[in-house]
Amino acid sequence: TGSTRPQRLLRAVQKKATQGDPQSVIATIDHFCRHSEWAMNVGDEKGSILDSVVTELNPSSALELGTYCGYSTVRIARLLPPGSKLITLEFNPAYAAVARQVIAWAGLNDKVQLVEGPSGDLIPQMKELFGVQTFDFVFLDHWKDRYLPDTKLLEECGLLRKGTVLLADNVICPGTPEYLEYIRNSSRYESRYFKSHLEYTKVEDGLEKSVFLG
Ligand SMILES: Nc1ncnc2c1ncn2CCOCCNC(=O)c1cc(-c2ccc(F)cc2)cc(O)c1O
Ligand SMILES: [Mg+2]
Repeated sequence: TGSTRPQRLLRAVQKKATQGDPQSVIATIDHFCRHSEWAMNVGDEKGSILDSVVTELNPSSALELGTYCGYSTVRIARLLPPGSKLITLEFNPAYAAVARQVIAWAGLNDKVQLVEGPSGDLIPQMKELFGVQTFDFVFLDHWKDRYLPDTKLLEECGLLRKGTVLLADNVICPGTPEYLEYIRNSSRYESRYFKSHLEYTKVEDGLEKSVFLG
């Protein structure tokens, strides 16, 4: 029973990145994915767009759907102001175990709450379990066919407010056609597409930024 790719990614972080230094954790993962093994992190190119959206918004409460190894969790949490909180949901326990250690290595435990389970079950429990009122920012990066149902669920559970920003990864590759169709044609959202590339490749991909109008 050999190691898994997430475990090898974590070993690279613990070997090469400086503890408590999120930037070195990000750089180590990007180097590993470019030069050793591709992995489905948002990556450096789309990651820079993510950074600019988060920096501009300066969110107090943020939600990430799909943690994987915690790369985008670290990218987001490192930019959050003191006292703010990022809740990240991961379905796969093996991914969650690696992500917890990546987040800890970056020194971001006090800003991040990683919750294991399917987003469809956890979203309706956000208010009662985590004392969340509404989210300022949501990063969608989980199963692509869950983007639309989970967005509708966030609306129905009153977790979005006027001005909440949704940022969706992979709207071209692997693609989220139903989500794009809905969000671009809904009068309740103002959307914009940021053209980029699939992480660590030349394949087209992009991020869709949508502001909830209430
Ligand atoms: N309901 C839930 N609640 C919580 N967590 C959940 C959940 N459901 C799943 N999870 C966690 C697992 O989700 C991972 C989803 N991400 C991807 O699948 C993904 C794939 C590619 C990719 C792969 C191969 C190619 F050739 C080209 C592109 C690139 C990306 O950037 C990706 O993000
Ligand atoms: Mg992705």
